[in-house]
Amino acid sequence: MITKIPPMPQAPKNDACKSEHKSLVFDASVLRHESDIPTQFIWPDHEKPLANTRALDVPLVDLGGFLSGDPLAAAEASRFVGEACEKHGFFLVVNHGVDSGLVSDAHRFMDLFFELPLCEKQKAQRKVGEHCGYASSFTGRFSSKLPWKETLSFRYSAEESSCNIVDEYFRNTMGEGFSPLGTVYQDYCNAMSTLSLGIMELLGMSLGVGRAHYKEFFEENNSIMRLNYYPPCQKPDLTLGTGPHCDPTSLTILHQDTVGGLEVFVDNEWRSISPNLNAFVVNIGDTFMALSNGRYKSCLHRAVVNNKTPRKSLAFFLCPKKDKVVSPPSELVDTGNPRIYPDFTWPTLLEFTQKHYRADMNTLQAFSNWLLQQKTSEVVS
Ligand SMILES: C=C1C[C@]23C[C@@]1(O)CC[C@H]2[C@]1(C)CCC[C@@](C)(C(=O)O)[C@H]1[C@@H]3C(=O)O
Ligand SMILES: O=C(O)CCC(=O)C(=O)O
Ligand SMILES: [Fe+2]
Repeated sequence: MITKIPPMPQAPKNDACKSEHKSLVFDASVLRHESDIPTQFIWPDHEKPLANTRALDVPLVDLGGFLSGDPLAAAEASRFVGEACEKHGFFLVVNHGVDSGLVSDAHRFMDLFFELPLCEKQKAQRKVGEHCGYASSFTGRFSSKLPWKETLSFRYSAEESSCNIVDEYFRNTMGEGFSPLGTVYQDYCNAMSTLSLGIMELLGMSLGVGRAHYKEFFEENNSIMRLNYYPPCQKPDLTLGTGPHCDPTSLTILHQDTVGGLEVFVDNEWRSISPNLNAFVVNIGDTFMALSNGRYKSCLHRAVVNNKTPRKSLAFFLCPKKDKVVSPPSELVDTGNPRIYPDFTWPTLLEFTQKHYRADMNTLQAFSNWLLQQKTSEVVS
């Protein structure tokens, strides 16, 4: 945790917009022009981005046939998805059934939000220990390797009783004027939830546990939607937009704009994923890795920044309803394949990443060790 941060560039004077803690703020409107990068944003040499990262040629999974009910197309898509998840844990989908107008509205409204003055965005300020709200980098949360990004995260629920949760979030935190954003992001999350249930069917088929198993598990998901906004950085070779990590969540559906910046670690090398507006990038997260008893890999990835253009991405993090026990189906456990991770519920892992451990590439192992340690100390005392 940060105890004291050296002064950073200050926000421009604006009478309508007085900040209480000027010296601690990541104000993108100022920092995007700064060549003297505050040390907290400089990553160690072994993690710095590399020049000339090679693009990975990723085949696209066409979901059209599967979504229209063709069993042969479903079998083919599930085989393809299974191979990718055993190898590195990510793939791209096209013909996914999500309206392109909705995706472009979701990007357009991100510009509206992130181009607001800092004090306006801070109406949704994320508090330490919480996972939702607006964060301008993580200056109050971490003391080094700070990400060069702003984020707005909010909860989504597929339960009928919470069918307006996103809409209400925008109106309640930002005011009635933000209701068009609430409507678009509510619709976007509904579309992501539907798409992720389809992908859960393919994952269940590919693992031989049946089409319904994971779909039913996530039917009432309580997920997280995150808008990532990466301002330009004058020294992009020293910084990272998002550091190397595996998502602690179950499945991530990401849409990146045309700028580029997403990288995945495949065959011991960082490879860039070229933007494709028609595709969603899907990756397995730690919680699904546990649900598959380690068969499917939680994908290691990061995001780099550039010195010219702001970059945006929309990330939907599928998470189980809070009381669901994360445990692999019996078909995936036998003497040759013993349990790798203990049972847990998603809120415990979420709390671990918000209060005890900064999510990275080892989160699931660190969490497992921590859980087992907690259990041992319960028995001893
Ligand atoms: C549960 C979560 C923690 C993070 C957001 C998320 O909803 C899913 C991914 C996690 C994260 C993106 C992994 C990289 C590090 C992190 C701190 C970040 O850079 O944003 C992570 C998120 C977090 O806020 O802890
Ligand atoms: O912006 C990106 O491309 C990746 C973001 C990411 O990995 C995340 O938000 O977890
Ligand atoms: Fe991620």
